[in-house]
Amino acid sequence: MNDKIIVPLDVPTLDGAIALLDRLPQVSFWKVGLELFISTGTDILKILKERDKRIFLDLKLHDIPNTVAGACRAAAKHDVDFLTIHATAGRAALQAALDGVRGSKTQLLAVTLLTSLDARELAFDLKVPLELPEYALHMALLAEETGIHGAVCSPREVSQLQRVCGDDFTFVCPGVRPTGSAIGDQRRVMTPSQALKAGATYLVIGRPITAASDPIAAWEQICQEMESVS
Ligand SMILES: O=C(O)c1cc(=O)[nH]c(=O)n1[C@@H]1O[C@H](COP(=O)(O)O)[C@@H](O)[C@H]1O
Repeated sequence: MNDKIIVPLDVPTLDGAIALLDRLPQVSFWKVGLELFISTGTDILKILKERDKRIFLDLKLHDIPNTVAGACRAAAKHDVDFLTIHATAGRAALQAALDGVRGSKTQLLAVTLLTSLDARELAFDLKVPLELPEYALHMALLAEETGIHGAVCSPREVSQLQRVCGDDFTFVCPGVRPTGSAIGDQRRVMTPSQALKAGATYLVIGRPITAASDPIAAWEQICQEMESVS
């Protein structure tokens, strides 16, 4: 069983999510994101618990400290393993988020820079004057300094981030595409084995598995490719 792959339940209905769980019993770690959570609420969290699955609740919080703390407290009550907050919420919000999950098993992950963005957008649309890898590193360090447990980053930046943030920091990498699969809206991608070699602790792999004509075969092929790394 490959416990390094987190598969997102990026579907709009509970039935659709359950169909994926039934189809891929090998998957031990699932991500619940905005589409499913906004559409169906917390029911999916109970279902995942009943099936003994690990849960990444990907709400990408980005708000003032007081609001973030309350949201984190509420999420931590569901006993989720990971919860996301944007690093750009700032130091005080990151600290408030930590206060919110204190005493629970929930670990916070700070999103450094969405994997759908590229260097041109960072410079020209977001007007960030730093080079992209330097900006991602800065965001990861801000999170690490405040005591956040890990970061969400592109596999393209993970080796540099890991060198600086150290081994105790968890690195969750979306933007993973097996050779030949459609890149879609992702911009900074690597293959599963490249991402693992670069230092990712976990890989988030969605459409290459969930949108495949045969999701089980797609999962098995990815697992096989990753075995070559260890
Ligand atoms: O926080 C995330 O999980 C996330 C951060 C990021 O920078 N990029 C990113 O793609 N994600 C999530 O990772 C998943 C990637 O899905 P696929 O592109 O289908 O593999 C989606 O559920 C995204 O919401």
